[in-house]
Amino acid sequence: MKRGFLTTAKAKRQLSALNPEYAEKPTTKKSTSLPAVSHEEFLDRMLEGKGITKGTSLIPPLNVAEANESFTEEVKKGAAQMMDMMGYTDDDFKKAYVSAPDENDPGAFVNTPHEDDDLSRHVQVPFPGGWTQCLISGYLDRRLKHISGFPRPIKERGNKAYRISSSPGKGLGMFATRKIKMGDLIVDERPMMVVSLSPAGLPGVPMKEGLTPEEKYQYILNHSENVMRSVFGRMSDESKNVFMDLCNSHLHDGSGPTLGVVRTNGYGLGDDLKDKTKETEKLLESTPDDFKDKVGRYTSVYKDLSRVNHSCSPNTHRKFYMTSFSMQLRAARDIEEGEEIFTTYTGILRPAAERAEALLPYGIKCTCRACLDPAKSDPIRAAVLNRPCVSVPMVREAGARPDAWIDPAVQTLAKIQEEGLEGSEEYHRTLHQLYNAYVHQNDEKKALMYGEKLWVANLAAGEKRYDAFRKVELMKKSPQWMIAKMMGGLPVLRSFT
Ligand SMILES: C[S@@+](CC[C@H](N)C(=O)[O-])C[C@H]1O[C@@H](n2cnc3c(N)ncnc32)[C@H](O)[C@@H]1O
Repeated sequence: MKRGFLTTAKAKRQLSALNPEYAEKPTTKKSTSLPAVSHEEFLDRMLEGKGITKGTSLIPPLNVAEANESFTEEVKKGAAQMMDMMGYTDDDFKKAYVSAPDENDPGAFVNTPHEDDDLSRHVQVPFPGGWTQCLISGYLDRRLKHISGFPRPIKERGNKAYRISSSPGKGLGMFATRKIKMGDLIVDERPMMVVSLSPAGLPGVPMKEGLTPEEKYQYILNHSENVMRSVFGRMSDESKNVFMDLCNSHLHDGSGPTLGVVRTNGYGLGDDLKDKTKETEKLLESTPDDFKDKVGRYTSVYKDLSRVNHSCSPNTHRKFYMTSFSMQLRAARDIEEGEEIFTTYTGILRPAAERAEALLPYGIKCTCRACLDPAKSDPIRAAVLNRPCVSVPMVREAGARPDAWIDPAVQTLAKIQEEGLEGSEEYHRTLHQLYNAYVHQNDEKKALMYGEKLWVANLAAGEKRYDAFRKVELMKKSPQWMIAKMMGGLPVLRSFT
């Protein structure tokens, strides 16, 4: 494949629809999950000026670069004395970082390349009532087989919370049949099909010489259709009917009927399922830059989840779990009975014009509030994306509230809620920032208020949850709380991202 071809604007537009999630990567910020540290380690980090929690940077309390060893020793000694006085132990630190059990932990897997690790292996993942038909690499096949009890049971809901019915102007859609609270599971579903996201990752595209870019594009589409067809052919008759009944917004662009359904309905799978083989490395070398993020990745098609329409202010999060081989959809905020349930097909913090471009291949001309009034919405979304970190001031302004330095984070949260961006990562990150900042402020009430929200927001987004978010006795054993207590109001230059 020639490098220039896939980088044309048209090809980019068309191929990015294989999965919009990977067409755009919103700025990735550091994870805010808390590491387990001992108080020794904690103090060492503090003195080195390194972060205590990922995402919480610690600016040296004084100019540590210039601080001499005796200063370091003095602080350590003082801190140890203070900890003794307060009755803090290593055990307290460990307890402060107890997290909710992770039933989705797939366990460690060391990838040793195998001779027979091909890129395209037909695999059926069986589950009660059917199979997922997959075309995956030998590596991923081994990765899945390595998971104990694979596939682990999905979370069944006795009382179904949704129906699929008509959504004016959007075809079918998913609607809440009762009130759904933020964090609640709406559906946990296994895909009908899992296939490679990368056009170059499709097995052996023997490109003919002398074709025009358009002919090459059509050639790849035909080839992809044949590959998808080979996976489709392995489905039960019932699944074939359900699959072919799904929406197809690629009827007139040269995609075949099977590829069209995959391109319209496929949800990209996360980093867990990314191939890490020698073959993928080789493929990366020959793939144009714009498509490198698709190499080794997969897309998945569902009976019900593929009926969820797009919104630029979605009310859900979706996350694929390798252990159960299923995708969970959870409420990102409270959803009322009868309300439509939305996901997003593109980065919701991008400007309206970019979102419109990404939605074109779906035939979507979005008419949401944000798309209709970008002059108002774009600056809010940009401010959320580039939200500030908050720093403890060295000198407090006369008359200022002690927690005035946290206001920028409170304002970001207000913007997120006003614009309906609870489905973005910035929501739980901002809550984490606020939780950390108020813990540092030794403000028990506000820290717990944000901690409780963070607990639920992390549940919704499938992020790790720590007991210290909602248990005051554990929160008070955290390094942030302790350091603020230790410094007793003295200026400690710390910033929270
Ligand atoms: C994955 S399907 C979603 C379910 C689909 N509505 C159906 O009837 O099966 C994606 C297609 O739904 C339609 N769609 C989704 N979100 C939309 C929106 N916000 N506005 C208009 N059409 C939308 C488009 O036709 C798009 O290609």
